[in-house]
Amino acid sequence: MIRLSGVSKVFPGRSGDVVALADVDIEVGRGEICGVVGQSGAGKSTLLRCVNLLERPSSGSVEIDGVELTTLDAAALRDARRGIGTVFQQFALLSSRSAADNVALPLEVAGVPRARRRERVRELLELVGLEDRADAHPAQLSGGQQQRVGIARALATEPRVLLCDEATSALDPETTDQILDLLRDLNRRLDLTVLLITHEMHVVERICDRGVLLKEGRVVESGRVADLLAQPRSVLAAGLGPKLPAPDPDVAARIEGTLLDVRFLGDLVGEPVIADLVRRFDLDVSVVGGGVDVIAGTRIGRLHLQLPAGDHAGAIAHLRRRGAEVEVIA
Ligand SMILES: Nc1ncnc2c1ncn2[C@@H]1O[C@H](COP(=O)(O)OP(=O)(O)OP(=O)(O)O)[C@@H](O)[C@H]1O
Repeated sequence: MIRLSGVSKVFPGRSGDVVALADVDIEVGRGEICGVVGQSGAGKSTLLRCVNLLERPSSGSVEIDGVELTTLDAAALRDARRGIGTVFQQFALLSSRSAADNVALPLEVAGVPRARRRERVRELLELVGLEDRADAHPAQLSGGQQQRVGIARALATEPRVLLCDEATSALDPETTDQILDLLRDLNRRLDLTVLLITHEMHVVERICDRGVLLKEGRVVESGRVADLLAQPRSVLAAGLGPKLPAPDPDVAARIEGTLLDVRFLGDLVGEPVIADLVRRFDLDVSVVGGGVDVIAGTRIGRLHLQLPAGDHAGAIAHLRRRGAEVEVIA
């Protein structure tokens, strides 16, 4: 479990103080994956560094599995940090060491005897699907394989908590999904509590139980992803779900009627909402784009609908009454 309460971080600067974090409260339950999203400069990296106290908060408390880190002495903090693994964006592997020796590094630091180390490294490489590349050096591994080594190394000291710093930003989309699925799998198998920072909503969509939106150092939205999806005005939820290409400008210019962006959630996805609209309002409705995703167990449907010229306030109100979110885009 990770609990940040009232965490603030102020960096003194030449032209005044920089408030990187302001009164941040975040709670991630045991075995949950929480994604913190925010634009560049929002305070994500500072937040992650405050969780393992690489950065000491200016105020507030940081609790990991019931232990308040800010009050620990240096030796106790070293011990506590062994219970927190970190996965980095650029993998941070030692190029002179093999995959196995990179994974062994935290065990060497912790004074684990050689024979036990060897056994543990073999288990860890197997856990991330790299048992056959133990002797390869980082330069001989793909980005995805290097990140697997990074994850195995982060898990070497059997942490209960895993921090991921933009762990997939350096990877292509397919490899990103493989690494995200691995993180999800490890989270379930090892009952790991995961806090990750990212600027990609896709990461939240694919693996997160919770989402936090950080803006200028403040939490502006947070909650279970399933709950956020049900909130019509959630900024986080608006970025989740099927991505539709913007309608072709030539097509949009020819349309004399109205173009709608319609989102449906849950059971509504399977209902004949559009057929009902057509019958009730005697409309010629064309579907110009559409898709369905499942996020945090919730089905999300999205359609771009073209309606003929005319006043469609009644039809739009009807869709909204049925629970759809409707935006007029042209
Ligand atoms: N060591 C530091 N000294 C002074 N200011 C800092 C320091 N570290 C971060 N900041 C400032 O704190 C704010 C938050 O930075 P941070 O790196 O946490 O944001 P971020 O969301 O991780 O951004 P990015 O996605 O670009 O990495 C920024 O205004 C940044 O300039």
